Amino acid sequence: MKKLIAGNWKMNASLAGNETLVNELRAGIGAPACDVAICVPSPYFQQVQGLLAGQDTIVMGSQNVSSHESGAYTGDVSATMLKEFGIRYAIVGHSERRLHQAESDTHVAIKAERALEAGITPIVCVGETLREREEGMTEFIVKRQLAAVIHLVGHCISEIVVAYEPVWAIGTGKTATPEQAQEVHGVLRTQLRAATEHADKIRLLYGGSMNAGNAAALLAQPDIDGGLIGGASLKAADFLAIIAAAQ
Ligand SMILES: O=C[C@H](O)COP(=O)(O)O
Repeated sequence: MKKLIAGNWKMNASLAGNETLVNELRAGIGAPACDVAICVPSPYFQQVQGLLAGQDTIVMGSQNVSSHESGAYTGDVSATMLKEFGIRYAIVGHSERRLHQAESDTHVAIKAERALEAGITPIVCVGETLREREEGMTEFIVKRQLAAVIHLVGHCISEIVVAYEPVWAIGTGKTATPEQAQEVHGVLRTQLRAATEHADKIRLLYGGSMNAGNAAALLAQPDIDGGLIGGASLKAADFLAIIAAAQ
């Protein structure tokens, strides 16, 4: 299947920096073999939508979506609002939000459902902490996190993207080995096969210190269908090198 390389800028952006980065990406991207998305902070949706105008090679995603549809939810941004700015993907359940905003598996699943209802593809993040890995809990944790989404969205599960992001590998420079990542991706694929006959079409991304040097080996694994890239998505040359590795 066509791989997906998605950049997650996290809380790193500025009007001037975005313009430079997007223009450099546009100039260097050519005709990639994979799909490409950049998930930007919401205040910059309109700016980045304008910077991406006139091409459809790079699409825009959000880093979150409200679990509510509309109304008195101060600070929330709804899926229908995202849609108005051309958002195609919404990251849900990133470990940084599970940790800092105490998002539960159920909360994450509702967010995935809201995105799907609006025609936005949720990128559902799952992953274990270092302690959970050391305690042999990895499989239990990722399956529990994904099960909540499968349970809520039912047959629409075939429309999601899953990102396996071991928490201990995020922003640390400690990448999971291709074998470690594949092992967990295999577990997730098996779980999805039990839920839908379309499991082999669901893209399973790896995220966690993926960079220009390790991307090719990770992306060569049979169940790694792309990457969710943090730090390396902030420099055009690095992000473009990962995109080039996704053949
Ligand atoms: O969403 C992206 C992941 O958290 C990975 O971040 P990183 O590439 O900086 O480790």
